[in-house]
Amino acid sequence: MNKVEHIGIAVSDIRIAGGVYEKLLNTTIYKTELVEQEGVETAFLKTGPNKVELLQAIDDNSSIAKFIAKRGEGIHHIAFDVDDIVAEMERLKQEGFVLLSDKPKPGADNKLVCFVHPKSANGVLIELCQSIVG
Ligand SMILES: CC[C@@H](C(=O)O)C(=O)SCCNC(=O)CCNC(=O)[C@H](O)C(C)(C)COP(=O)(O)OP(=O)(O)OC[C@H]1O[C@@H](n2cnc3c(N)ncnc32)[C@H](O)[C@@H]1OP(=O)(O)O
Ligand SMILES: [Co+2]
Repeated sequence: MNKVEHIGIAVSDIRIAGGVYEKLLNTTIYKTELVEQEGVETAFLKTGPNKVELLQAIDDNSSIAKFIAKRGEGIHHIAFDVDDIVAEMERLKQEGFVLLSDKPKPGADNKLVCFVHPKSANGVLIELCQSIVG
C-alpha cells in the first residue's frame, strides 16, 4: 500500500461544506463528480500533497445518508493508493479482512476502488484506490 490518496468526509450539503473547506484550506474545489453507483456527489480539494473528498448522498439508500443519520457529518473513510488493487484485495482477504466487493469497482477521479469493512479495521472504513491509466 502506498500513500493516503484522500480522506473522505460525509457532508449534508456539499455546497455549504465546500465553502467551509475552501476557506479552511485556503484553496478552491478543483473537481466535482457525480458517482451514481455509490449514490454520492463528490467535491475534491487539494492541500499540499493531500486530497480531501467531500461526499453528499444523492438518495436515502446511499452509504453516506445512512452514515450521517447514525453518526452525523464527519470523517467517513481513509483511502490508500495501491499499485495493483486486485493483488492488494487478495492479500487483505488472506489476512482476514472483510472486503465489501469481490471485484474492484469504478470510483471518482479515474480510480478503481474497493472498500474494507470498518468492523475489520478497528472502526475505520478503508478504501483502496488504483489509478486508471490511459
Ligand atoms: C465516490 C466514490 C468513492 C471514491 O472514489 O472515493 C467513495 O469514496 S464512495 C463512498 C461511499 N461508499 C461507501 O461507503 C461504500 C462502502 N460502504 C459500505 O458498503 C457501507 O457503508 C458499510 C460500511 C458496509 C456499512 O453499511 P451498513 O452495514 O448497511 O450500514 P450500518 O449503518 O448498518 O453500519 C454497520 C456498522 O458499521 C458502522 N459504520 C458504517 N459506516 C461506517 C464508516 N464509514 N466508518 C466507521 N463505521 C461505520 C456503523 O456505525 C455500524 O456499526 P454499529 O453501529 O456498531 O453496528
Ligand atoms: Co473515497
